[in-house]
Amino acid sequence: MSIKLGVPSKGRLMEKTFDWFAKRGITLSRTGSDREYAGAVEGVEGVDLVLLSAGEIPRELAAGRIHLGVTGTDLVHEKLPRWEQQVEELEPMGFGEADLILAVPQFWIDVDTLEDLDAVAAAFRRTHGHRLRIATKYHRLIREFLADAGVADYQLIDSQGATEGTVKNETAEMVADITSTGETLRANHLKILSDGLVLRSQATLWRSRVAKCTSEEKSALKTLLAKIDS
Ligand SMILES: Nc1ncnc2c1ncn2[C@@H]1O[C@H](COP(=O)(O)OP(=O)(O)OP(=O)(O)O)[C@@H](O)[C@H]1O
Ligand SMILES: O=P(O)(O)OC[C@H]1O[C@H](OP(=O)(O)OP(=O)(O)O)[C@H](O)[C@@H]1O
Repeated sequence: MSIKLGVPSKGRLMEKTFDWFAKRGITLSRTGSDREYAGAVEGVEGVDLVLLSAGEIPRELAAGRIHLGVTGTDLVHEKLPRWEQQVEELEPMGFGEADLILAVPQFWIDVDTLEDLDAVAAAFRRTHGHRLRIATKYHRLIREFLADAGVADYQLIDSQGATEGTVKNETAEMVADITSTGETLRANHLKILSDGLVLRSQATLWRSRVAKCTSEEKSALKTLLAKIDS
């Protein structure tokens, strides 16, 4: 049997993950047709490549179905309760850097901080008869952050993509999403609350704390990690 290394199967993280491993003498590649999710590892024995959605890698690590995985800090913190008990952070990889933030419409000129938001949220509920809606896919992280900040009069609206568009579409009053260059926020007339940074994220190599290893697999894992460290 082999060690299973889970990496994002597409998108912005896949190529950079391949480059990161290549710099460390390990060649990861997709094999088969463009559409086939099969991969190969060269440069170290006894390691299988598993191509997965970035969002599913935390769950696969926590279930012990993969030994190592590459995905963003945001996705691990969001998807795994008490993540430290389930996975170990091995190496921040220096790409996929993005901030999870809270943003409100630019025309809310009196709202710059969480304290302002708290006041507006209470007034919003009185005026509209329902709670202010925040569109996000980061439900756990946003609930925790707002509870710590003492903001309670809101509801989360699930948005799995194009989140910044929900304000214009009037399905939410504000958003909690990842930003990198800030272009998407600007284009959608949104501004970040001055104390609205929830989490700084980047692509990271994680090790499962629960995946079982035979002695052969343990030695493959050791060789792989030594190669990465050198
Ligand atoms: N604009 C961005 N710049 C840099 N990193 C980003 C950006 N947007 C998202 N990311 C990061 O990329 C990772 C994957 O993002 P996302 O959840 O959008 O998955 P995806 O690329 O759509 O793939 P999948 O839908 O298959 O999971 C996350 O860790 C996220 O923080
Ligand atoms: O700050 P920026 O550089 O503009 O990047 C931020 C955007 O990137 C991500 O979206 P993605 O491209 O993954 O599309 P999605 O909204 O459909 O998930 C994120 O959800 C933001 O919308």
